[in-house]
Amino acid sequence: MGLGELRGVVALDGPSGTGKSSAARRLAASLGARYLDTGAMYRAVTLAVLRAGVDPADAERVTEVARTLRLVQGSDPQRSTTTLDGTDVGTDIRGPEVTLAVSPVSAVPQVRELLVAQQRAIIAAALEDAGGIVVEGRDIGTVVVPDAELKVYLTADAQARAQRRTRQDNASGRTSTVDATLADVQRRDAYDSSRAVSPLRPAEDAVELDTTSLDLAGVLAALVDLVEQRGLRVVAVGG
Ligand SMILES: Nc1ncnc2c1ncn2[C@@H]1O[C@H](COP(=O)(O)OP(=O)(O)OP(=O)(O)O)[C@@H](O)[C@H]1O
Ligand SMILES: Nc1ccn([C@H]2C[C@H](O)[C@@H](COP(=O)(O)O)O2)c(=O)n1
Repeated sequence: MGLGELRGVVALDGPSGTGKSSAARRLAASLGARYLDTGAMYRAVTLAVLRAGVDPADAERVTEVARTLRLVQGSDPQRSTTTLDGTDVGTDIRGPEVTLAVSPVSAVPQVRELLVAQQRAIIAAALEDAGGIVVEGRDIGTVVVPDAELKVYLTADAQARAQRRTRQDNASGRTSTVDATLADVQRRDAYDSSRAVSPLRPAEDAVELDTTSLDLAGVLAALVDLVEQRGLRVVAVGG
């Protein structure tokens, strides 16, 4: 028997490297739902800013870039795509230059306003088409979908997160050390948690899930349990 289908919105928030993307994509795929990676959208704006030669700290010019670009974020969990003006940028947005500059860009209120509106439109279309969507980011439960049917805030020790991210970087040909990655993870956590607009924090009604000692299968099982407890899983007759 399959796992059935998701009805409604699951919001997954948390710091970098806690496993949001991996868990969200798997949960969506296993429940026939859509998947939205909102971090990819902030990364895409950052890439456009860097390509335009704009200083990521110059909020006015960053906003101009964000207003003029054509960003399309897909919602297929099997193949999450990000395009800028029709060109796939899925690999470029994961590079170290973007990772370094994404925090100041994502702290610009006008950028957040534009992207949150686009995210809500994608979510509404997904609910219409598929009935359910798993959305991951930093402010999904607090700002983007405050009435999400299930909100989960993922956490994990900074050291474990840095080890995971270093393994991932090295496997994809980017040489990095755990110490350097730990410093980057901590820098981004501090920036994302302390910004004035939509800081990273758990929603009051979020369930916290510590993934430090769980493997990905364990995280997925815990999420499926929560979906089930909330009655968000619909099993087709005879399925
Ligand atoms: N529970 C886990 N056990 C082991 N490895 C994990 C676990 N969760 C995630 N990973 C690995 O850690 C790396 C980072 O995971 P992922 O990209 O899903 O995190 P994230 O929270 O989305 O990070 P970011 O916010 O920076 O995009 C990936 O290589 C992933 O395979
Ligand atoms: N909803 C979101 C999603 C992401 N961001 C910012 C903060 C992150 O440092 C950056 C990149 O996200 P990642 O790909 O690492 O998940 O984007 C945000 O502010 N709000």
